[in-house]
Amino acid sequence: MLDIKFIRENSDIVKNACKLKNITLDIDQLLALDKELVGLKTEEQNLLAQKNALTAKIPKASAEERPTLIAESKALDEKAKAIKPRAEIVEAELQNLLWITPQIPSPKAPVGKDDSDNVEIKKHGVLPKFDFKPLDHVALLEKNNWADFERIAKVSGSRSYSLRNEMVLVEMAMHRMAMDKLMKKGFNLVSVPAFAREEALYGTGHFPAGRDQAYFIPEHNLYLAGTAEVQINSLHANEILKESELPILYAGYSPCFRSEAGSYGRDVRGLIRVHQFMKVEQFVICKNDPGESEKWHQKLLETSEEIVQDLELPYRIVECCTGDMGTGKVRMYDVEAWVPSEEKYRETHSCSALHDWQARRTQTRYRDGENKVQFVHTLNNTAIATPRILVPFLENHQQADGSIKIPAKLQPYMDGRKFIGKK
Ligand SMILES: Nc1ncnc2c1ncn2[C@@H]1O[C@H](COS(=O)(=O)NC(=O)[C@@H](N)CO)[C@@H](O)[C@H]1O
Repeated sequence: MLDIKFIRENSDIVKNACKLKNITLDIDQLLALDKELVGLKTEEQNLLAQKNALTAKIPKASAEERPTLIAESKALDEKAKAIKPRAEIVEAELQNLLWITPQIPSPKAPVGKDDSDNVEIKKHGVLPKFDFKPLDHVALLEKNNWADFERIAKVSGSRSYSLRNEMVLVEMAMHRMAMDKLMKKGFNLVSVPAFAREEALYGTGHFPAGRDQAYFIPEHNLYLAGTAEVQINSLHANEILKESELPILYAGYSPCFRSEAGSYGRDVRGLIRVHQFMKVEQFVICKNDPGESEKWHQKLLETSEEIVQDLELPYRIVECCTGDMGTGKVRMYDVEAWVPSEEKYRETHSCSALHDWQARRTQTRYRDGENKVQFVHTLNNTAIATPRILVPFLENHQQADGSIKIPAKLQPYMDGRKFIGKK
């Protein structure tokens, strides 16, 4: 969310942000609602002031003046009350537009319409050369009895999977490796429930636009969050922190649920795009300072690079263009790992800086050195998300016999195993 004063004073900048992010939003209509609401509230306050001035006279008034004063102040009170219904409607309409008003993208972000306009800024690692016919990840899973799709689909529906045997151990090993790394970097490890209230989904900006991505449990009025970013971003909602408490670093661990509405037919085979997955999430709450946000944005990205390098996966980093980064972002990078069977890089990590756009939605603030209350800045990035990353992992590390070579940094988390699978 943006500060309404900022929108009033910079409507052209906000209109341009809508254009850059392909967001259909009539800023003139938003400002007209704002103007009407200010007018209604001012009128209400004037009427109440007049009423209070009259009622203040009643105790000293004579017996014959008193009835008139009481009648007039009552009339003023009625007129003030009559403004409320219209004011509430206007306020609700204004709030609905504020929820979808985009954060201003960084001038350093590439301008573009969708992910095809994202800009590759770095490549790392040597693409694998196989002296045998390589298999794709589904074939490798089936050859080693490391996953089931058919049976579990009968139980759990589409886009479901069941990891088996060593693949379950690999998934847990990756999470533990990521958690150890983040704890060493001073992140507080938090496991969070998948359940989240509607406010928390508004808090990150997943609602209102992405409501169809979330599973809803009506009788409990709870949603299943698609990322621990949702739960963590609202941990300090409505609080005023001390500057000395910042930055707050969280490594969130949770199951993630996504309906993938709108992805019909995409990545329907295997582990790339499923309804439930596990993720270790990096989340930073820092002071309201662009330089501080920039510093943490780079740190979060570096950490995800370290993890992908520890897994010895060739990868690239792209900077997301304005049309791909999403409503709340100032700047965003994706880490994409090489998938040999597709001969292309696929997103495994997504690293975002949002400045105070989320903090205004959750009212997460802090008192700065000059005793001024400010909104915090928030940032988030994936540390590891499985099962998607198992796809490049299996395909890049496969051996001719269908076994998988375990990268050195992961071996300690796999009881020292150097290989798993067919021998
Ligand atoms: N439907 C899905 N199935 C499997 N993995 C997914 C799915 N959706 C997202 N992911 C994984 O989760 C990562 C983060 O998802 S994200 O929506 O891009 N970004 C976030 O959730 C942020 N909170 C940063 O983690 C993705 O890069 C991808 O690796």
